[in-house]
Amino acid sequence: MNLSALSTLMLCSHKIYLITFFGNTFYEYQQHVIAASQAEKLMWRIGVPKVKLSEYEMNIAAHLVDPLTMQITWHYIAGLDEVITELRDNVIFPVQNRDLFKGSRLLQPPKGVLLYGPPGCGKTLIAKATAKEAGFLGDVLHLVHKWYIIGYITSVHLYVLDSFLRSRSSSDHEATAMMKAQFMSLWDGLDTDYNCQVIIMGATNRPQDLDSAILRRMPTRFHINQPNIKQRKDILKLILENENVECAVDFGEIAKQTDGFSGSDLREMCRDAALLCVREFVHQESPDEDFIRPIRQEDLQRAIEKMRKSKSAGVHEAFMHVPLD
Ligand SMILES: Nc1ncnc2c1ncn2[C@@H]1O[C@H](COP(=O)(O)OP(=O)(O)OP(=O)(O)O)[C@@H](O)[C@H]1O
Repeated sequence: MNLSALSTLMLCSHKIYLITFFGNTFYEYQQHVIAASQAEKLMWRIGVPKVKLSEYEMNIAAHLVDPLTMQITWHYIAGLDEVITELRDNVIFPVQNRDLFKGSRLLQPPKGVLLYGPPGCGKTLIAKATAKEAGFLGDVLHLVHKWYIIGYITSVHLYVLDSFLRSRSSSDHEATAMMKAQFMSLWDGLDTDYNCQVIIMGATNRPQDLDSAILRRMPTRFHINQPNIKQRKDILKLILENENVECAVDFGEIAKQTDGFSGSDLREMCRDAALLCVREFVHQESPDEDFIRPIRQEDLQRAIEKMRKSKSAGVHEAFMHVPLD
């Protein structure tokens, strides 16, 4: 067995032990081997085999997501129909029908799209579904802000974005300031032709921290806010769509009681309610039930209480929902 196979195997079965035992150097070596193999597979899939990538390009390529393997579609998203329609009309349609807009500079797809709003409300889902529908290759770089550089990529220079896209200040390191300037000029010069269409899609909880020059380059913006009562009802229905739920469950009532919950809170709350049924099944005194019972209204209500307690204990961050503009 060669070292790369060995290291992958150990990573699956004893990840934490391995890191402790061999220390950083071996761990870094492992990451390198995994990144190289992922990058190689992806380059094959997108039809650019046998390209020699630098170490840096390899790390980037290892994070690229092939749209064919992406699972997320619009069906995974509830309550955001208006945003989805706008995205389809303004971003995806022009990309997929470039012939229609050949003569017009005005009607080209935007080079930058910004999704902003509190955490757990669907920004990542939207970015992934956009990439999937448009057939884009997506790259996800994360930290405070997430950046999805999506494009039919043949060759693109990618920069690790994040902190250097925050507002510029006199305390910026000279190298950071230069990178910002270079990044923006590359962005302005991004060529869009039939083989290479690049759109930079950003997702952030803190739009107020972004450099104004970056904001200007992302004129197409979508505020993804906390869901309102109707949106919560739609999200609940979607989350519980394929679960065993009692017919008497009143989704409208649950939506009413979950004011302030994000989509991610709702998902966690529903999971908790489902787990209550499992626990009851596992711990039944005389094991005469053969099936896990359906989720009832009371289960959801207990899960809501639990989620409220964890939220008020500060487990969930409070975020500003300040519209940009
Ligand atoms: N509108 C929605 N419809 C369906 N599920 C949702 C929705 N919003 C959030 N969720 C659920 O919450 C999870 C987290 O959503 P997502 O990662 O898109 O949030 P986000 O806005 O990108 O958050 P963050 O800013 O923290 O990265 C999703 O995987 C999904 O389960």
